[in-house]
Amino acid sequence: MTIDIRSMGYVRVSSTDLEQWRHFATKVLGLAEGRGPNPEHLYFQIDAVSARLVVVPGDVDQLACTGWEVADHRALQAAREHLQAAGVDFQDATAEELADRRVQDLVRFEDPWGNVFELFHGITYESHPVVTPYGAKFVTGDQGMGHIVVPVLDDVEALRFYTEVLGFRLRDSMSMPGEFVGKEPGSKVWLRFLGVNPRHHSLAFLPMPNPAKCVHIMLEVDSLDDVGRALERVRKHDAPLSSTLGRHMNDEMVSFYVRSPGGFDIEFGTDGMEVDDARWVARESTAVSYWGHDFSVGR
Ligand SMILES: Cc1ccc(O)c(O)c1CC[C@@H]1C(=O)CC[C@]2(C)C(=O)CC[C@@H]12
Ligand SMILES: [Fe+2]
Repeated sequence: MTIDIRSMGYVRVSSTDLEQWRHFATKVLGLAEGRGPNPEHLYFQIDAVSARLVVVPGDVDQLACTGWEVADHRALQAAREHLQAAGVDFQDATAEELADRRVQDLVRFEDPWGNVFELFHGITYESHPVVTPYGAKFVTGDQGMGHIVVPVLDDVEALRFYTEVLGFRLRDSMSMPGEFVGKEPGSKVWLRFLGVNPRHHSLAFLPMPNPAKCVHIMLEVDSLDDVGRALERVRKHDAPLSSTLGRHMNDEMVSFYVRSPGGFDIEFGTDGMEVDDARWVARESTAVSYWGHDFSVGR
């Protein structure tokens, strides 16, 4: 028995400059700006869900938390019992917190490295179809909002925590030289890719500290042309490109990476693989990508 997370539902970001985020989210990424209860917050839509990305004013530019969807109130109650049994402290939300996320109920907790997770049910959908600024259609539904890569400090404990406590399933692993994350030369560390639905990975972790509390968030569109158009907007607005276009080996996603005002990257991709848990077996990838993904452009 573990927690039955169905998808990544939302992301909240703390920002010292909301106008910069508004510009980046609408003009570069092409997200639709929506409305919400707090006039000081920015709410962005990529589909009928009322608020997938919420940016809130703060003293720092970093990820605030991610929201993970469970089926209903009974699944959330089961999650509370499971967290308690696993010795993970959690809090319930205030009415104001629920209203800002447009969810019926949630619990909040931290992983062992201070990454903030919220488990929720009952997010609201808008009755009108979303119209994004450049007409891109984002791939969501059963696959959720996209994926996130979070920083951890211990790849062994992270695999245990996310699979045994949170119920993520291992889909792929990739080793990296320890030097890359400041460990002894000759050692290796593991990047793990975990899923909860047909999206190849919804959560991955990199064993390296990160002041933005996030390595990247991936958003997927349904056509390569929309990735190409987004890349042109990155150039037009001089947004910092972190990696060139490429196709990943593990999920076969064609994507590029751009630095967001949050200090972490947004991976903007298309053509990601869907997997079936009944048939999928975890793999080990021997390369980041089949082609492209030159991260040296961002260093
Ligand atoms: C390897 C990989 C497979 C699928 C993905 O969606 C994906 O984002 C990645 C890349 C993960 C990772 C990263 O995000 C930060 C910079 C990293 C550590 C590299 O320099 C190589 C792999 C990269
Ligand atoms: Fe990614």
